[in-house]
Amino acid sequence: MSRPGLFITFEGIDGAGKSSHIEGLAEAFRAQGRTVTVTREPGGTPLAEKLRAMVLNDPMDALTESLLIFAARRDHLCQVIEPALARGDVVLCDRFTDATFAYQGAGRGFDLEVLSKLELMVQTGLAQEPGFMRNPDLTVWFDLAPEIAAQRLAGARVPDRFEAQPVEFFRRVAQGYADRAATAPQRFARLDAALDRHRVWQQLTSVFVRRGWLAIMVATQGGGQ
Ligand SMILES: Nc1ncnc2c1ncn2[C@@H]1O[C@H](COP(=O)(O)OP(=O)(O)O)[C@@H](O)[C@H]1O
Ligand SMILES: Cc1cn([C@H]2C[C@H](O)[C@@H](COP(=O)(O)OP(=O)(O)O)O2)c(=O)[nH]c1=O
Repeated sequence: MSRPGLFITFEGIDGAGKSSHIEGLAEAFRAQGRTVTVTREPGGTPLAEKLRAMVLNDPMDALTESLLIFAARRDHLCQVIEPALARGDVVLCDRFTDATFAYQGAGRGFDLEVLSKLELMVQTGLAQEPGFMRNPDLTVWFDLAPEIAAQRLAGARVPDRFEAQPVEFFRRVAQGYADRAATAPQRFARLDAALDRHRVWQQLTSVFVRRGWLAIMVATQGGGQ
């Protein structure tokens, strides 16, 4: 019996804890017989990974940055996301367009109307039905105060161009996510990412159980701090 694909994205400010849970969720889906594609943005294809390296390392103006991110997204949609969804995979994608609205839009102050136009252009013309716009079926939003995220990241890894931004930048990004969630409340599931890893995992799995996408509460993940 073939099942429809599921497109799930993970969002939040840097250090909110997304990466700590995506692979665990992939395992939970695999344990229930689903084929899972785990991917990320910017990136997910050889071309998009080259664009990612530029975006994360080279200073550039906000329009250039947005164009590169959306170019990477188009390649990723065409090469990876759409084929995986057509096969019936569960696609778990670490960040997608909400990040562009939060980082380039709210964080850098770039024009949201231009971003909306790029979003429409890049996310249509992919599937069979004319006018269909690809959007996530669900976006898990790891909501965390920027001060806590900064503490978690301090010393944890070498910061990229965004992670090196001051806490004030992340306050704007966090507000950008909140604004975006308010425009599509049925698509967003907000997690309280300030809780310990085990409780975040419990919140995460219960979102999927409630939707009938995972059959049972899956055993604990992560554990320590
Ligand atoms: N619930 C949590 N409580 C405390 N620390 C956490 C928690 N989740 C993740 N961390 C730690 O915080 C840092 C950032 O987590 P990570 O999953 O890489 O975040 P993101 O992918 O959202 O940037 C890592 O050092 C990780 O071990
Ligand atoms: C997808 C996307 C990411 N970004 C930024 C957010 C992150 O700082 C960075 C990379 O995201 P991420 O892969 O989450 O970084 P890491 O794995 O190191 O936590 O790119 C944007 O600015 N706009 C976007 O549209």
